[in-house]
Order: sequence, then C-alpha cells, then structure tokens
Amino acid sequence: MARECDVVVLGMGPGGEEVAGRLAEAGLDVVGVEAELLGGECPYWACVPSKMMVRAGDLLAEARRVPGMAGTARVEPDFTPVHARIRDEATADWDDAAAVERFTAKGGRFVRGRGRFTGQGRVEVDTGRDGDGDGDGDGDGDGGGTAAETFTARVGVVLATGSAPAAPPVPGLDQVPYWTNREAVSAAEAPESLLVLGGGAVGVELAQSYARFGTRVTLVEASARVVSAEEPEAGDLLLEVLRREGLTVLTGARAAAARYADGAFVLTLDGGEEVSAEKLLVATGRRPRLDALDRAALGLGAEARRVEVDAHMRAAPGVWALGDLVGEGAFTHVAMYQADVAVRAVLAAAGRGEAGPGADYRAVPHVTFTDPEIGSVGLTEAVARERGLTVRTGTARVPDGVRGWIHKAGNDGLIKLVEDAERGVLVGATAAGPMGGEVLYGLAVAIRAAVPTATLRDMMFAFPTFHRSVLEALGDLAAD
Ligand SMILES: Cc1cc2nc3c(=O)[nH]c(=O)nc-3n(C[C@H](O)[C@H](O)[C@H](O)COP(=O)(O)OP(=O)(O)OC[C@H]3O[C@@H](n4cnc5c(N)ncnc54)[C@H](O)[C@@H]3O)c2cc1C
Ligand SMILES: NC(=O)c1ccc[n+]([C@@H]2O[C@H](COP(=O)([O-])OP(=O)(O)OC[C@H]3O[C@@H](n4cnc5c(N)ncnc54)[C@H](O)[C@@H]3O)[C@@H](O)[C@H]2O)c1
Repeated sequence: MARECDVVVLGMGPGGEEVAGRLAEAGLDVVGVEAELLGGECPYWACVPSKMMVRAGDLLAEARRVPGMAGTARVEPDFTPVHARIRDEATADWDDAAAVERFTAKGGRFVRGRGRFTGQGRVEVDTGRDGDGDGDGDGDGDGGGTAAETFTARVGVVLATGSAPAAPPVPGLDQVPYWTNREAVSAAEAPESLLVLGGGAVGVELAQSYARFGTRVTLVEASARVVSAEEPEAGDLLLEVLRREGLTVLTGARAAAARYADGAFVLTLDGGEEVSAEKLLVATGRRPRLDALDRAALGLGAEARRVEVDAHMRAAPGVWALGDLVGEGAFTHVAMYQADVAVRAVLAAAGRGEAGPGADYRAVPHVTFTDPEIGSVGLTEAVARERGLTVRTGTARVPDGVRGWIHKAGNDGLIKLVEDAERGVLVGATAAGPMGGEVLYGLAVAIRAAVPTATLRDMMFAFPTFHRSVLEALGDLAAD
C-alpha cells in the first residue's frame, strides 16, 4: 500500500537536503529518499574533502616559499593527517548519522533506498530491508514479497538525484580499475605516480594537490588549455604554474586506449605516445542521473540528457527538479540557490504564500581551488561576443599591483573584466590569483546588480588589497 505524504524529495545531496529540510521545518509532511549518504557527493566525496586536500597542499607550497623571503624551512609532506582529517572530521568515516538526525529533528521522514519516480506524485523505493520484522523484506508481515515502499505525494515530488562521473569511450578504459573523484579523495596514501585524464576543475584541483605531496603527476587534456571553459588567459596562467611546479601537462592530447597490468596504468594517446602511472584518475566530466526517472512523466525524449525546468524549477505539474540534474552549472551553490527557489514554489503550490522571483543565472560564480585560485562569474569574452554584445575587456596582472608585488612568491594572477559597452555594465569577470575566489565576490555583486562601470571606477578600493587590481582592470577597460 502506498504511504501518503505532502512531498517526496528523491535524492538528498546538497540540493535535496536543503529543500527537504526547509519544507519539513515549514510543517509539511516530507519524505526524503536517499540511496547512499544523506548530504550527497559534496560533503563525502567532492567539495569538502577535495578542499581539505587543497588546503594541505597549499600549506606545503607556502612553506616551500619561505626561502628567500622569511628564512629556511624543511618541508616533509605526509598525507596521513590529510586522510585522517577527511575520514574523521569531514565524513565521520563516511557515515551520515548526524545528517539524518538533523533532518528528522526538523520533522522529516528519512527513507534509505534507491527510489524511482514513476509519475503522478509516486515514488517507489527499493529499501533493501524488511519494514515489518518478518524477515521477508516486503513490510507486510505475510512472509513473502520484495523490500519496496511506495509513497504518494499530495503536493508533489522534488527530483534531486544529482550527477555521476562520465567516462569517455576510450577502448579498454571500462576494463581497468581507474579512480573517480571518490577514490581520489578517500585514498589513505598519495600514490607514487598519477595519470589524470581531464584538466577540468576536478582534474586540476586533485592533480596539483597530489603533486604537492610528491606524487609524479601526468595530466592529459583534450583541449588546448586546462580549465577550458574559463577565459583563455586564466587557463594559460594555470597551465604555466602547473608546469612550473613540475607536473607534466599534455594539452591537445586524447586517450586512444587504456590498459592496466602489473600495477601500472597505461594510456596510449592519439599520437601513439604512451604515458603510465600507478593510479589513473578519470575526471572527464559528469552526467545528470536520469536513470531513476520516468521520462514520459517528465516529457523527456530518449535523447534528453538533463531535466528541463522553468524559472521556478518546475519540470512538470507537481514535479520540481534542481541541482546537477538540471545542468545549469554543476556546483553546490547552484543546487542550494535552486533549492531556495524550489522551496518557495512548492510552498506556493501547497497554498502557502507566493512563489516569488524565479532563478536568475546572470551572475553564476564558480571557483576552481587551485593555486592560483581561478574565480569567474557571468560570461566569458567569447560567450559575450557570441551573444552579439558590444564587448570591451580590461585586464590587470596581479603581480603588477602593490599587494601582488609585496606578496611576491606565489603571486601569479590576473583580473579580466568583460563589459557590455552599450549598457556600461560588467557581464563577466575572472579573478585569478591568491584568494581569487574571495576577490570574485565584489565582481559578482557588480554583475548581478548591474552596477555601472562608471560607478565602480569611482569607488575606493582599500590599499593594498589584491582586489585593487580590479581598479587597474577597470582603467584598462576605459582605455579600449
Ligand atoms: C571532486 C569534486 C569537487 C567538487 N568541488 C566543488 C566545489 O568546491 N564547489 C562547488 O560548488 N561544487 C563542487 N563540486 C560539485 C558538487 O559536488 C555538486 O554540484 C553537488 O554535489 C550537486 O548537488 P546535488 O544535490 O545536485 O547532487 P548530488 O550531490 O549528486 O546528490 C544527489 C544525491 O541523490 C542520490 N540519488 C541518486 N539517485 C537516487 C535514487 N534513484 N534514489 C535515491 N537517491 C538517489 C545520490 O546518492 C546523491 O546522494 C565538486 C564535484 C566534484 C566531483
Ligand atoms: N571548485 C569547484 O567548484 C569544482 C571542483 C570540481 C568539480 N566541480 C564541478 O564538477 C564538474 C565536473 O568536473 P570535471 O573536472 O570532471 O569536468 P569538466 O567538464 O569541468 O572537465 C572535464 C575535462 O575533461 C576533458 N576531457 C573530456 N574527455 C576527454 C578525453 N577523452 N581525453 C582528455 N580530456 C578529456 C575536457 O576537455 C574537460 O577539460 C565541473 O564541471 C564542476 O561543475 C566544481
């Protein structure tokens, strides 16, 4: 028999957890369904543990910068405390009891199991366990059946099943025990050598972190640059720094075949060259997880790669979707932002208030936490031009600013601004450098609030901050 509730949230990653918790706090009867760990990818296998690795690697890099600036330092990397911190502080040994407690304390009902959205407000969950204590796994006490529970939602269903790693169709790759982000952030030791396939955010963050612990890293990237979705100037800068730090970075290189034998992974590149290492990390992007969704109920064709939603995250009547599943940027802050929009929409559907404003993607920020950090928001120059805008750009080099010059060792960075010259407002910006992600904040405000560049130029920028380079870049814009 189906159990009734107000809302079922399918997938309890950062997006689903936020929606489910907020709706439960608002007094709705909410069932949250999660197949693995409540909290999803970000706290257990992605953002948080990877940033602990980045922090540890940055400490080593800073210590190595002491000579010539502050004395001497002997640096002996040890990965043991990094893994211990990820295991004990970040993930409680990959245990979500605290998150489950947090959700149920808000009044939510938590169901562990793999769910399937079957349309008309229904979610079937394979709980893999018996609900009635008779040991047959069907929860009906009669001694036969399967371990499935069905929930029907009076108000609707929120889909938040996130994304999974996507591996390219390289012959042999599916036969070898490669790492995804999960193994890479939960490893107890830094490998002696590591091949990284893909130089996007996952690839560069983890490649640089491991290299700083002494791992010999070879990164293979198909595009001409690493972080190829960023401004080319930022990609070039990061490439130069990674190579200077001793990583082998092969750009414009595609894997043509993969094999594993005698403890070594070998990638044959399309030019015939072979590269090998003790471990292989495949970091070639992610795809929305649609496998648990009835495509017909969502109006999705067989070719659809993501769930389409309107500005209020509505995918179909009584169905909302958010996070990596909807492909508006695979970032935790995007999922959380969309969760906020969805909470208002669901409450409005339940007769509680107004849906309010829809999602606004003019100023989506993101930060790749390498050293230098690559922060960017809004449109790149190329995308702005593709959209037919009259574009002016302004750039400044961080080492040329007073703070950058004072900082000296590790001061690589740049600011790039993209202006819609007709409107006299910024539509895109990149802040690369020490604390590039923090410098980005003011630029995100300027883009979101459409602050005239004339006003930005007229502002005071505290001396001597890194963000004063923004003033230099604004001056360069004016000179176009
Ligand atoms: C290595 C790495 C580092 C990252 N670093 C950052 C960062 O620094 N900053 C940032 O903003 N983003 C970062 N991201 C991206 C971020 O992790 C994701 O954007 C975010 O986790 C998406 O949240 P979500 O709720 O959409 O999905 P997910 O986190 O993927 O959660 C979806 C949940 O749904 C569950 N689920 C799926 N199918 C079912 C089903 N059928 N039944 C029940 N449950 C199901 C899954 O088990 C999962 O728990 C990183 C990603 C990676 C891989
Ligand atoms: N700091 C952050 O916010 C952060 C960190 C990590 C991940 N993420 C999120 O997770 C998503 C996934 O990250 P990702 O790095 O896996 O994907 P990505 O899409 O950012 O980068 C994948 C890279 O792999 C390359 N590639 C694809 N196929 C290849 C092949 N056959 N051979 C060589 N190179 C190939 C692509 O050219 C691309 O540069 C990101 O887009 C981002 O949304 C965010």
